[in-house]
Amino acid sequence: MGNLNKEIRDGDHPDITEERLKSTFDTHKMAAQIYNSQRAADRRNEITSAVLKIPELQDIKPLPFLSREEKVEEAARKIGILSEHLYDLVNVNDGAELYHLNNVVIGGEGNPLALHGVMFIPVLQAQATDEQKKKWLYRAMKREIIGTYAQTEMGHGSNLRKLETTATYDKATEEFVLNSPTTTSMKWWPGNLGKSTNYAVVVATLIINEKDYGPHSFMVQLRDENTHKPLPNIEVGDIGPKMAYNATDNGFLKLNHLRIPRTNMLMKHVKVEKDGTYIKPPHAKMSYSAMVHVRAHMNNTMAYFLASSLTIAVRYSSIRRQGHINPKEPEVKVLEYQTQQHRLFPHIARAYAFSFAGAETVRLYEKVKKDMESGETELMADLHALTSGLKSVVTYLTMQGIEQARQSCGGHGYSMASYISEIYGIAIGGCTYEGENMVMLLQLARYLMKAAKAVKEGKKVEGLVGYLSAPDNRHSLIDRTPEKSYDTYLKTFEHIARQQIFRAFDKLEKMLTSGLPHSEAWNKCSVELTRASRLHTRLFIAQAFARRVHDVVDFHIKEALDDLLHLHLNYELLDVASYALEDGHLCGEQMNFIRSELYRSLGKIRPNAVSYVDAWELSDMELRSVLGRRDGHVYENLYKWAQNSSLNRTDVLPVFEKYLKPLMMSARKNSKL
Ligand SMILES: CCCCC/C=C\C/C=C\C/C=C\C=C\C(=O)SCCNC(=O)CCNC(=O)[C@H](O)C(C)(C)COP(=O)(O)OP(=O)(O)OC[C@H]1O[C@@H](n2cnc3c(N)ncnc32)[C@H](O)[C@@H]1OP(=O)(O)O
Ligand SMILES: Cc1cc2nc3c(=O)[nH]c(=O)nc-3n(C[C@H](O)[C@H](O)[C@H](O)COP(=O)(O)OP(=O)(O)OC[C@H]3O[C@@H](n4cnc5c(N)ncnc54)[C@H](O)[C@@H]3O)c2cc1C
Repeated sequence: MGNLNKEIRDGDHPDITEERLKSTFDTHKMAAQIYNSQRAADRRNEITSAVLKIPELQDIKPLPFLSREEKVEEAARKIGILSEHLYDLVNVNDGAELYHLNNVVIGGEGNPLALHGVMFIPVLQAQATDEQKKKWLYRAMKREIIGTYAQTEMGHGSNLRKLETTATYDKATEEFVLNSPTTTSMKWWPGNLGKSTNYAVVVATLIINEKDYGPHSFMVQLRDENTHKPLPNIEVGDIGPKMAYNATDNGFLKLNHLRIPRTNMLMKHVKVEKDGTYIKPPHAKMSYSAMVHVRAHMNNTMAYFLASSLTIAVRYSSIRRQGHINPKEPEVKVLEYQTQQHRLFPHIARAYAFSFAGAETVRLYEKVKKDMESGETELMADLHALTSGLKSVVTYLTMQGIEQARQSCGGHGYSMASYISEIYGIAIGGCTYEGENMVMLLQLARYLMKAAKAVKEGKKVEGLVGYLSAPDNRHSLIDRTPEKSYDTYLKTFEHIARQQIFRAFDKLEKMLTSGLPHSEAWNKCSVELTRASRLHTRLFIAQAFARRVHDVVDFHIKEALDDLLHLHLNYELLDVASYALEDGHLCGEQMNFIRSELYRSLGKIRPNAVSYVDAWELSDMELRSVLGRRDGHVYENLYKWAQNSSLNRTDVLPVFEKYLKPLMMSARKNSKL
């Protein structure tokens, strides 16, 4: 049968092997839960093994030692080699396999095809007519052309209706004239726009006969397909270094009265006829599909970033010994400290929770995508609400978790050798891209307020907001019933979300009744509204976690997930408990119970801690972390890693002769005077 933890190897650090031997579950079976099937988990490992056999696909040196230009070049070099091996390595129609291949070979810092795969192809799939697909999509899929999604401008990202780039229809020539009239109208941020791409779907405000029809998508060729030089009337370049994600050339784009054929507007759902007649889409926001696509998948990417940093931190904490719990015994692994466990374990539970919530979201997304193909749009609002809330909550909590992982590694966590700071920099971009978090929470709040209104009017609401119509207990039953089901916790989360949604609703209604215009009242209630959105979303995450545990058949996996869920529910509830204490739904005695359950959970998780992170099956190649090495041999490799520093090429740097020596000489001379 072998070891339950599949990462055990001879020669590993004994402290980490000791952890793995304690595993109560098969880590590869757990991977099947995380990646949604045993087959998907197997494929990940097969892909990793195949990549390890191709020497040209290995990092030329640790990425933190590369300059920005070298990072861009290195990612492009690997993309080139990958194209030769692509069909042998992965099923190119499987997004999860492609994503994994990218993570192993290139990592999260980006590559020239990042936006091509994440947004350019999806936007063409969703919004191009069959004829347009023949012209661009199939070439894009074969990588004959490389594209991006150019929407955000220097002056506007959140408020799409105020995009300044115009696409004015010229009936006489049957062309659109694309123009960036001001500095602020320049496209600013689109990934890979700077240097890599030769095409872009540009989002611009459509003008026909001087009437503004709002944002629409247009295919624009940016560069010559052979020379890669920008075409006439186009200024394009890189926006400069960022906090992280620096292998990607996020770019700017200025369009100077550029003429494109009418047929370059993506017209699957919306049309502009030759004579300028505008034909509306079945749903006004269908053109936002590429954003929804990314938002729907972001839970899983965030879960992955969070799990990566926790894998690093937990493995390191199992070999790092410092201080004593019992002064008579040797120094302990820092993982023994309750503070360290409290710092890390709840985030492990969140990574699992985000992955499970992510799987449900992707399922809904796939359904809505299919519906949209036939013009059916009924579930679009539900999906928009769900993805808006999740994108905001999950990115924010991921940011918190990664930072805790970094701090839990002490000084070495701050070194790029941990790689956590890079993961952090990449992940927190998610709080901003695909809709700034507050803006998206307020989108969900619109949906919640509509549901609250319906309930107040005596109507029954269903689906994601069904709990607003369901009966509520005045007092939480946590610790009040002999039965230990998670339902009592979930009902308490429901109560908290419901109370906050109605609190925000009542406040808004009061202001509206007092005569305040809707937009002003909305702004004055917006902090309460975002709180409602967060609580609703955190309820969904907890429910998704419970649903998954409920469905698991394997006894040991179920038991291990059950322990994580128990920790999750107690930790999350403590985090939001003030809402339930305010109205007496929870009392002090119940808070004590929840706290003691949380501490008990930490102890229960402790023996499996390394196995919970190992179950993500993140190879050394993809983690790129000295602290997170699978074998636990951190210290000697930290020393080796530092040898890569270019500052170590010579014993004495030129700055010594140039600046330090004169400084010290002059100081010595002065002290002799
Ligand atoms: C596949 C793997 C992915 C992994 C990713 C991993 C790594 C990625 C790495 C790097 C990043 C990559 C890419 C990043 C790309 C970008 O950032 S692209 C730019 C993204 N920009 C935004 O997200 C802008 C945010 N703003 C908006 O979306 C809109 O402006 C906003 C929705 C805020 C408002 O739109 P507007 O047209 O002004 O709406 P109204 O106020 O008129 O009406 C709102 C009503 O419309 C409904 N609605 C809005 N959007 C949708 C939608 N998508 N679907 C359905 N319905 C929608 C909304 O609910 C309102 O309805 P009610 O009136 O309340 O009924
Ligand atoms: C790493 C990265 C990659 C990106 N990639 C792309 C890409 O490929 N293509 C692309 O087109 N764009 C891309 N973007 C741009 C990104 O989508 C936008 O930056 C994002 O949508 C936020 O818009 P903004 O910059 O206008 O923020 P702003 O809206 O200016 O936000 C500033 C502040 O104003 C607040 N605010 C704004 N509006 C409201 C409101 N109505 N109510 C309350 N508060 C409000 C926000 O909450 C925030 O606190 C990328 C950005 C990053 C960081």
